[in-house]
Amino acid sequence: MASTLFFQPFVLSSPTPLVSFSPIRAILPGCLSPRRRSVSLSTTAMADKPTSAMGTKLPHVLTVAGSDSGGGAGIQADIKACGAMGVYCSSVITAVTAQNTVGVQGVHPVPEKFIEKQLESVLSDMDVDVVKTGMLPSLGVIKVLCESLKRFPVKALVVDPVMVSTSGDTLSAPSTLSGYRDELFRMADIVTPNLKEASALLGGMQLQAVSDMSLAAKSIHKFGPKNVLVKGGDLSGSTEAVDIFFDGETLYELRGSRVQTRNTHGTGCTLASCIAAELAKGHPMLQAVKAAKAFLESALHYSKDIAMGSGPQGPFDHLFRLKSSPYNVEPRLKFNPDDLFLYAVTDSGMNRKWGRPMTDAVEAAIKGGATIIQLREKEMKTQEFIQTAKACMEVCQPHKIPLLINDRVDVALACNADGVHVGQSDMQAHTVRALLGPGKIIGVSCKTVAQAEKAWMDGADYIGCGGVFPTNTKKDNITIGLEGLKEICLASKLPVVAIGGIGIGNANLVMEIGMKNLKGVAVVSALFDKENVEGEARKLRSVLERVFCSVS
Ligand SMILES: Cc1ncc(COP(=O)(O)OP(=O)(O)O)c(N)n1
Ligand SMILES: Cc1nc(C(=O)O)sc1CCOP(=O)(O)O
Ligand SMILES: [Mg+2]
Repeated sequence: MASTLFFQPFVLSSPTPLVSFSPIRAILPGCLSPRRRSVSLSTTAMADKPTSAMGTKLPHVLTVAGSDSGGGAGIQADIKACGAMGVYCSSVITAVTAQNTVGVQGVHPVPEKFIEKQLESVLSDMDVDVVKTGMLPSLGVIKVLCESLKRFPVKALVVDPVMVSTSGDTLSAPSTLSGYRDELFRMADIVTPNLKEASALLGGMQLQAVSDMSLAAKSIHKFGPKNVLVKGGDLSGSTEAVDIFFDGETLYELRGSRVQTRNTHGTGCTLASCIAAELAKGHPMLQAVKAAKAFLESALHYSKDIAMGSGPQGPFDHLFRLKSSPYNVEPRLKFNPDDLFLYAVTDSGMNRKWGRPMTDAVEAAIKGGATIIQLREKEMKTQEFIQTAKACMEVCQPHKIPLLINDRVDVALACNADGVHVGQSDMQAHTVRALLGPGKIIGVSCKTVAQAEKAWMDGADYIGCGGVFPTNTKKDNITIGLEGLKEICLASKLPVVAIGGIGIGNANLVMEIGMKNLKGVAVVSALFDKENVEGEARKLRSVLERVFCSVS
């Protein structure tokens, strides 16, 4: 139930004179610390460590927001979210609120002069990369913030236009609307309104469908921010969590699974803070938004059964990664694109023909130099598939070779495989991601640029691209040729593995198309329809290494 909150003045007992500060930083260009291109095929990810002459530089987000006594939202959520993303977080407190799982019982605004003083203290001294805003209770606070940002520019500004809490309580004066629209948004790299906030910003526009959200994103973009994310968490009747991202040119529908839980207090603050944290690390905007959504989805999954408080909305656990759970794996840590180099896809029919068990065939492929294994079984019954997959996991693990399961997410879960490969008629990658969590590898088969774009949006780790040449292994497969492969590699933001009719005789032609993100070849018959799997793998690997050394 909405309530009118009492705004109590915050008394400064002994005002100290402001020390005078001078601006010390110029705007830095958005930077991405590139991962070193590794020639080794190790599965361990290397973390870059930026250093300055003074020592190690920590990515740093400053949150300008209100305190939530319940600890689920506001400053408390922001600090926990940034910490979970591995980023330092300082804080300027704009108001102290009394709240819990029932709602907001009181708001105690901090005087504007003291907000200015906090801003000056942090921004003048502490190398802030990104400022993220939450509750800005008055127009005066917005003006103070804009002035401070002009004096102390930062790399990026993330504005979460918090106006009403999820319990329905007002957290900012109506006059802040004009402050957002006319002043703060112009300085923002991204603004992240939910449906109610987007509607308020647009004079009460009705937002009932994804198409309305797209219109709203475009209209809000006209107020001046570089990017807009309209969050559809409150969209009624939707089984998915759909957000609309607009960068001024392209509209993106970002879909995730809707986690059924009451523990959603602080989701908006957390999402904006995670975006800010990813930007502070140097990641590009859309990638930052996607990483933030993936983190939030995992945190909600992990926390869905937590019981705290008697009200309708509980907090969730930002620090789930510190605990033991399928969601606690650092996203992408397990996946190294170099593992796609020699990708062996099994076929038990071929193994039967040559009279060997699957585990022997997998072991031989690995000994010959395969860098990743996919179990592709179209006929096997579920129980036999799980048993085979468990046995193959035991073969792969000592060699640190990832094992993926083709098509069957249930089998992958049952044997705790390293990931899943899905095609265009299989389960969609964003659903697979929701089921497997962020730490597993997901590959998607793509024959078009549009499919490659969707795979990336859906949170896949790589794409399989083919058939490069005609194949007898997959019935009625469409051949895209080397030209088709090149076109998709050029468009794909994900690493690519080529597949279809590839073997010792033509693998060089594939790798020589010279695309940086083409990481290797996937083969079935070139290994498994042969008597000596290990010998064939060794020969194919040496062809690949020869091309790799000549192009890099
Ligand atoms: C690495 C890799 N790329 C493509 C495929 C094909 O997957 P899909 O289109 O789903 O077809 P099936 O393999 O399921 O018949 C793949 N398996 N692996
Ligand atoms: C499983 C599969 N997927 C393909 C695709 O084009 O997506 S081609 C293919 C079969 C690849 O087998 P071989 O190496 O024996 O040609
Ligand atoms: Mg498939």
